[in-house]
Amino acid sequence: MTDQSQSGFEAAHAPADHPAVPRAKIGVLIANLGTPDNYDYWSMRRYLNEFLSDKRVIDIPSWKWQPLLQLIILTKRPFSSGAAYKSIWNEDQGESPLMTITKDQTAAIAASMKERFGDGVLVDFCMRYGNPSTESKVREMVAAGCTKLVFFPLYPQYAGATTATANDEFFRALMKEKWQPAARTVPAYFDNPAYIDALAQSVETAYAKAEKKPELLVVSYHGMPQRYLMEGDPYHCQCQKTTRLLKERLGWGDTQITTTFQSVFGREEWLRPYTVEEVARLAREEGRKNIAVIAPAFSSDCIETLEEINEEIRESFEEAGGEDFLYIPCLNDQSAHIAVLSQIIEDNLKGWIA
Ligand SMILES: C=CC1=C(C)c2cc3[nH]c(cc4nc(cc5[nH]c(cc1n2)c(C)c5CCC(=O)O)C(CCC(=O)O)=C4C)c(C)c3C=C
Ligand SMILES: [Fe+2]
Ligand SMILES: [Fe+2]
Repeated sequence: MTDQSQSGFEAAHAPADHPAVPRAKIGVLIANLGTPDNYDYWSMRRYLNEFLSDKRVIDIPSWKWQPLLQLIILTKRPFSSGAAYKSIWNEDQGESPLMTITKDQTAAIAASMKERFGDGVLVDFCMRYGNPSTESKVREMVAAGCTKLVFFPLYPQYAGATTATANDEFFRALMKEKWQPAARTVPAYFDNPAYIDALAQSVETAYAKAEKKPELLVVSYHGMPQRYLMEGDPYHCQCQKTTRLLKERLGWGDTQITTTFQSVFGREEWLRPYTVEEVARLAREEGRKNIAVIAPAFSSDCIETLEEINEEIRESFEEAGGEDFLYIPCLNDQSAHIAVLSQIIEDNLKGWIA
């Protein structure tokens, strides 16, 4: 149970005008990337502006980058990205799939934490860009009495452009708190055997259901500029290791699985091979007719999987002569995934709760 003496507040000894002190709790704040509020031009522009102005994402000096971003990219990209979001939008709930799935994951993790620890642990989510903001959720948790916070960026592989910038925003939010809670951040979990096992199970299930067994599994990760790797970002290595562990868990050889990188943005050289080119090459040069694609860097399906992989990359394969393209969904709120994430949280609560 949580330590109730943490606050030092003793109601029986407090003067009548003492501000109310809520019962001490522990907060678990799950963080995802963020997503636009809608797919119209201004919603898209606001979201992309915040995202692409982040120096952890685009590290070009502002004097060079901002004129290009404001005058060229943000006049065009909100239209093309908005159309892509429209094609996958969850119209029933009026939000993007990333938002719906993050809410579902949070609700499932909250239920699992309640089973393990009762009411002493609050679980919620925030976004790095857009809504709900990290600052607003840290404020809410502190106001609800959280004297200890576990912050969990939902990225299996560490990248400066994802994990580190989420943590930066969390620390900035903590800077604004009068009574700052104790804080922990959860590290990347790409080599957690239960995560690898959940990925492997999703491959096995998809293969068992497929009409024709795929000849090759393409493991497609979100890309980043190659320069970031040369400057010390471990993302590329953690992606390569994820594929190796998955291959070993499946008991496969090198000919059954391959690693690629998607979502190239801008003119710089990104991590290679590019998924969109590689699937076309596989069909055209190797005569592959039948492939599966999985995207382990995404903890939930989003524009990059539902639109880019399952529409653009599928088309690239089919136009090059490929026939069967099986997209294997992200782990989303599957029970094996929720069990992995809940166990990671429990491990990061050690010493704070019994
Ligand atoms: C999974 C890890 C991710 C890394 C690494 C990453 C790096 C990165 N991304 C961009 C530019 C864009 N990414 C966009 C969407 C997007 N990116 C991730 C994850 C990673 N990005 C997710 C989960 C999403 C989807 C959000 C959603 O709402 O579904 C976009 C916006 C979409 C678009 O206009 O195409 C851009 C732009 C860069 C430059 C970068 C590396 C430095
Ligand atoms: Fe991205
Ligand atoms: Fe993309």
